[in-house]
Amino acid sequence: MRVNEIFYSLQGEGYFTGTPAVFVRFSGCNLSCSFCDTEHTTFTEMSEEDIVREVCAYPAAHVVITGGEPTMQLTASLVDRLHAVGKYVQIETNGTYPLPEGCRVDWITCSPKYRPVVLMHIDELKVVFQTPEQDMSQYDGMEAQVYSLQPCDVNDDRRNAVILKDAVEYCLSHPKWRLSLQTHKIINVR
Ligand SMILES: C[S@@+](CC[C@H](N)C(=O)[O-])C[C@H]1O[C@@H](n2cnc3c(N)ncnc32)[C@H](O)[C@@H]1O
Ligand SMILES: Nc1nc2[nH]cc(C(=O)O)c2c(=O)[nH]1
Ligand code: SF4
Ligand SMILES: [Mg+2]
Repeated sequence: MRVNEIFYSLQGEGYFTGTPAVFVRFSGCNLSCSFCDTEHTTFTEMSEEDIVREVCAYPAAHVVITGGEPTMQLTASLVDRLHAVGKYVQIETNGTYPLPEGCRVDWITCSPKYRPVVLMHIDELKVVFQTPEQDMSQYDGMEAQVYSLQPCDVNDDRRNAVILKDAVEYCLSHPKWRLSLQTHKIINVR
């Protein structure tokens, strides 16, 4: 498997914000979002056993599989191996690929982009909020337990402040949505 990085931090985003977690970032993506905040092209080849061994070097039970787009490489057997050592597996995905047959991820966070979502079931819908003009009605038919609105980080403090204010206003007037801050950037951890 092509692994960009494995690191230990706090889940910075969404429903599990603040939870200590081991991040497995797979390399490569089928999309190239203009705002993407992640370098995911470099990689080390690792076996499933290598990945589980490195994950187990950290004390947390929570594992976040991300990327890049992790569904391009994820296997049911990697998830089974993580479960076998007692881990809880969350995935961060753009939703454009199905999960592999028989893959029993514990929590699916889907952050749709400019391509249709093909997943039949998700736990959390995490929308990147850029402007009040964006079409939010496209998510009306998507069922989830949690609806998270995440202000887009555009690396311009004044613009970020406007996006944040607009996102807060959107949540207040559409209370199905809750604000998801990228808290790792605020507290300066990975
Ligand atoms: C780097 S992506 C990797 C997983 C997957 N490819 C996806 O897009 O969901 C991880 C999360 O970061 C979010 N994200 C990426 N760039 C962002 C930015 N500039 N501001 C806010 N969220 C961002 C994505 O929407 C996604 O929820
Ligand atoms: N701390 C921290 N939390 C995160 N939650 C999702 C992330 C991601 O890049 O998928 C991420 C990340 O890169 N760092
Ligand atoms: S889908 Fe995710 S990883 Fe891929 S470019 Fe977009 S934000 Fe980045
Ligand atoms: Mg990130």
